[in-house]
Amino acid sequence: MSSSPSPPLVELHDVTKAYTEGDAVREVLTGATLTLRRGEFVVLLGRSGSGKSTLLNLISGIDLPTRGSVRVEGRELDKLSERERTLLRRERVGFVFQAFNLLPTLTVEENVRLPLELTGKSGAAADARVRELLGKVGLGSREQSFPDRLSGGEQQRVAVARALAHAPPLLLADEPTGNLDEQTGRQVLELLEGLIRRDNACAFVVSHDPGLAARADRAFVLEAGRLIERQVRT
Ligand SMILES: Nc1ncnc2c1ncn2[C@@H]1O[C@H](COP(=O)(O)OP(=O)(O)OP(=O)(O)O)[C@@H](O)[C@H]1O
Repeated sequence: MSSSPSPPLVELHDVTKAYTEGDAVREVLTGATLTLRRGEFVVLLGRSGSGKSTLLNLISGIDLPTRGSVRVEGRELDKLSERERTLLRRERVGFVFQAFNLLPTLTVEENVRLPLELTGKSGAAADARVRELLGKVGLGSREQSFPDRLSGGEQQRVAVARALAHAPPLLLADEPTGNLDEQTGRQVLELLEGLIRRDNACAFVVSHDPGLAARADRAFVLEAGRLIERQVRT
């Protein structure tokens, strides 16, 4: 018996997102089409206000499109209940934000463990995963520290470990190096890239840095509401 090929990780088809303010309707995204597959490191560029966060919110099901369809692993988000979308996001997506967003009252180790707890994973395998990831991001000796004792780069490395703790196939990062100096930012991105490649996951990374596109498998830019693919390698 032959099994059918698995669907792409993410498929956006002709997606438009409009916001209404008073009488005015403004289209932030127009006809966006995009396919993401496991194993890819994909960068999204665009000026401030071009709709990058809006696109991430649509991919993760935090928001729904005005027109068009968004599918994650073949499931159309519009057809799911809010509860189903929350569960899908929790289990299949990891997030890294510009502002780190670590929980200040939890230790480094507890922060990284959180996505495992939220998806019902505990015991020796969960312990090993947390330890392994903290080792990989170079913070094995800081397990019991609280986030405010860490540098910005260290906090972002914890955030990367946390985002990947439950081994999500999709990692969404919204300007993950925006608060870091250039060298630290590059280290965090290299780490992130190495980890997603090892897990055969996909990273979709929002950035203001056109230099990052050169490292990516594919790059897109948002311009005047249009999502345009850019050539990254000759
Ligand atoms: N809930 C909302 N209601 C109305 N307008 C919105 C809403 N969310 C976003 N916008 C508008 O949509 C446009 C795109 O916003 P978005 O946050 O997606 O841009 P961005 O590219 O992520 O910007 P930045 O790089 O500054 O974070 C902006 O003009 C913003 O004001």
